[in-house]
Amino acid sequence: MDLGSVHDLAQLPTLDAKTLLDHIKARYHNHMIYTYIGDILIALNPFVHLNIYGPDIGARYNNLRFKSDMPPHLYAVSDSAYQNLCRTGNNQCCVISGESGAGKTESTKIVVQHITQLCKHESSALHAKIVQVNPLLEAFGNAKTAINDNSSRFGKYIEIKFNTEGGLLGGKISEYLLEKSRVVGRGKGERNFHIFYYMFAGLSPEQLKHNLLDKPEYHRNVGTTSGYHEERWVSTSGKTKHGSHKHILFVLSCFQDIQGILAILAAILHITDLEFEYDQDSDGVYIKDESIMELAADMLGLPAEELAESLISNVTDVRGEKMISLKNIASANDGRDALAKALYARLFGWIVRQINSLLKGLEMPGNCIGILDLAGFENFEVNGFEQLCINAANEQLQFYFNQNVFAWELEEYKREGIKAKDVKFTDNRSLLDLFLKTPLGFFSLLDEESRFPQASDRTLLEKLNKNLNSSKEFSCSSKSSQNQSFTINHYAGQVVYHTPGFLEKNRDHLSQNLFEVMQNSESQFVADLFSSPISGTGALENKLVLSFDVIAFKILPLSVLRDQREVGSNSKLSTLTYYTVILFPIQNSLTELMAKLLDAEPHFIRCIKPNNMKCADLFQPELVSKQLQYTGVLETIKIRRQGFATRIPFEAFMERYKLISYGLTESVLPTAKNCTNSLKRLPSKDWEVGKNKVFLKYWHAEMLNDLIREQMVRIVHCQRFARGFIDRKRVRWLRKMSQQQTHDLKVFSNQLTTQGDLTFQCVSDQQAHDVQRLQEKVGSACPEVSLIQILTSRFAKMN
Ligand SMILES: Nc1ncnc2c1ncn2[C@@H]1O[C@H](COP(=O)(O)OP(=O)(O)OP(=O)(O)O)[C@@H](O)[C@H]1O
Repeated sequence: MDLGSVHDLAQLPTLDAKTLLDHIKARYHNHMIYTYIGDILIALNPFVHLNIYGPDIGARYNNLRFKSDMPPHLYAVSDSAYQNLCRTGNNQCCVISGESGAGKTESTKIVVQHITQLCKHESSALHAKIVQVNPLLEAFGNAKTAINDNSSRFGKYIEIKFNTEGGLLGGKISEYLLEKSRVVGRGKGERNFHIFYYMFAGLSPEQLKHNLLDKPEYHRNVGTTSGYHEERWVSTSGKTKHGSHKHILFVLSCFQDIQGILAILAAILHITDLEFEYDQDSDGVYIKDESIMELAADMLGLPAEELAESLISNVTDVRGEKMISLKNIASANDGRDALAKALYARLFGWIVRQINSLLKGLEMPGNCIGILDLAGFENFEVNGFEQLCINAANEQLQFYFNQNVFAWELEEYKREGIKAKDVKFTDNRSLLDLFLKTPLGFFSLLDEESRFPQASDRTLLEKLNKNLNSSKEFSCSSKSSQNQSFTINHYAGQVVYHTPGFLEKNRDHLSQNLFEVMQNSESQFVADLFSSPISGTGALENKLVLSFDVIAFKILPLSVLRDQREVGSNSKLSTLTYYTVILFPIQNSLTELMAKLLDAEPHFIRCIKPNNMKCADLFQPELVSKQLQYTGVLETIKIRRQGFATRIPFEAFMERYKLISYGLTESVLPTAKNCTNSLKRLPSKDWEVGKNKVFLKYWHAEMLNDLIREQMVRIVHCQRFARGFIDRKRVRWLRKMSQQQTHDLKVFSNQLTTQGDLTFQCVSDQQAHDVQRLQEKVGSACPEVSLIQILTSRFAKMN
């Protein structure tokens, strides 16, 4: 077998890590970046545009009979999801995973585009909108990191809704875990969110002036100190992508409030430029450059003194009385950063909300195809709270994959009495426990420590070390006070996290007085943003005027209760998120996301990065091998060969496939015996029938669908034959009738000749009477009365 010629690695005759790698490498160098492992698609990032996309190629994958009819592709996965949705009426989800830079976001775009093509029965503005909103989301949610120039700094779940005929109804985007801390600082060589640079590159000098902005280098968070030189991004992003900046700004202007958006973005830059100095007189702090603060206040529609007050002092409510205390430099910096982060997060939430109202479409019952694109696993030189959140989310996703592909499958075999070899896989449940267990999991401990005003990152590390050091996945590298770090052995590798900043980022709350100042802004846009509650997952909800206390302390527990109820009502969900006390957006987000995924049939796409240099045609075997190993590719091949990817209850099987062995109207009981009768028609016999379900290999679904198609063709053929038979019978009768008529006419004509001679000879009453009788006689034999009438009238004329 030629290296790389096999499209489905589950069909390889020899199975070991080296053979696997050799095949993937050979395929990659032949520009075959997609490969199947049974029903799972492996996608290698080509880092170059390949000529394998576009509507024409997409059309060749539409309504595929067998996946093997075409080379592996993302299009085949989206087609399979769409076909499944139309056939079964069940929700579908495409789960796209892989480490940062592996190609998840690009794959997501390709899948979304193809799905909108698949259902494009008539041209609809909605199709275009679903595809077009993506650059806007990327402008606000993506940024350059050390690994990826266009890294998603948030997770998104795109739901595309269809009616029962497969027609497009609408779309919805859910956002998770936006890395809002990026607006106040980031690692070496990294950038702020793209939108800030687009603003400088796309706005005219007058527009910049209107927003009180000058040159990017004057701003701490986009200028030279943010890790790159201005010239570089103006020359690369500014010139090559200038068109796209204009496009983004144009799309934004469709929201009618572009000035409101620009004002908030400008205000964030001004706020993060603020610096505080110690004030000996008051033992508090003062703002170093008041003019910057005035610019920010102006942009936000606030009185400058009020903003200044709330930035340098705290107001607390003690038994109904307001107590004012002065901040120190650290707490003033924290408050400033919290304000900038809150502004950006709420603006991002608002953009997503606007996009959703744009995509809402028709409010009709229907089913969804969801596409999940979370920020991928990260391991930088310095890893902080953001990497921990992203990696914990990826840990949850890996667990979901393991549960789907291995654990639930093996459990079910046992329950149903199916003989299948036990496949060993690397279970990351203990890591999920480490993060999410209560009360002694990582996030619970972090939550607890965040509540103590005197706690510090050092006390947090002590707490973590004391409670988690029994776990083999956790270790505290050093007890020295210099080294504030700990290590976690993730499924995808060991990551060292540095604790400085953990507590503050986790607390992440805006002080009451800053919050109230924002709510009372003269800018309706700003006031509205701060009057909308934040959901348990951290997303901006629809506007509802509530006080700070209600938002912070009442809404969250309610959403917690809802989540707990959902957890209780879904046994699968409870095995994935069996941690009941949920307080933080990350846990809420994961719970909500898992609930969505569990409500759908999954299609897995595993993205793999071939090299760390972002180069085309460069395959680094160790890097790929590591990814194949930690994603469990070898084990997946084994279980796909030995196991049964599709498990259908008897009722559903009979409902779907009854036609194969029974008639359309025949009532058939959903028993093991009746299901077996239908399955016997399959060309391959490696299926199993359990106590309540049939167990099929992934290729059986295609075979069954093929049998159904054949049966349908037969039915149509029979119908055509029956219709032909009836039509032929009718034609024969008509022909016979016509022959009879011709004969009668002939007789009539002969008689007419005789009668005509008679008529000419003697025209008497008696003879006329004879003609009349003749007419009557012929008329009853021949329906062609009109002919008789003509003859009669001619006859009469002759008389
Ligand atoms: N199918 C593809 N064709 C061409 N280039 C691609 C493809 N997939 C990915 N790339 C290139 O790789 C880069 C990184 O891909 P992408 O942003 O999709 O990674 P990601 O897995 O979403 O990363 P992150 O988790 O950081 O968001 C893209 O900007 C693009 O240059």
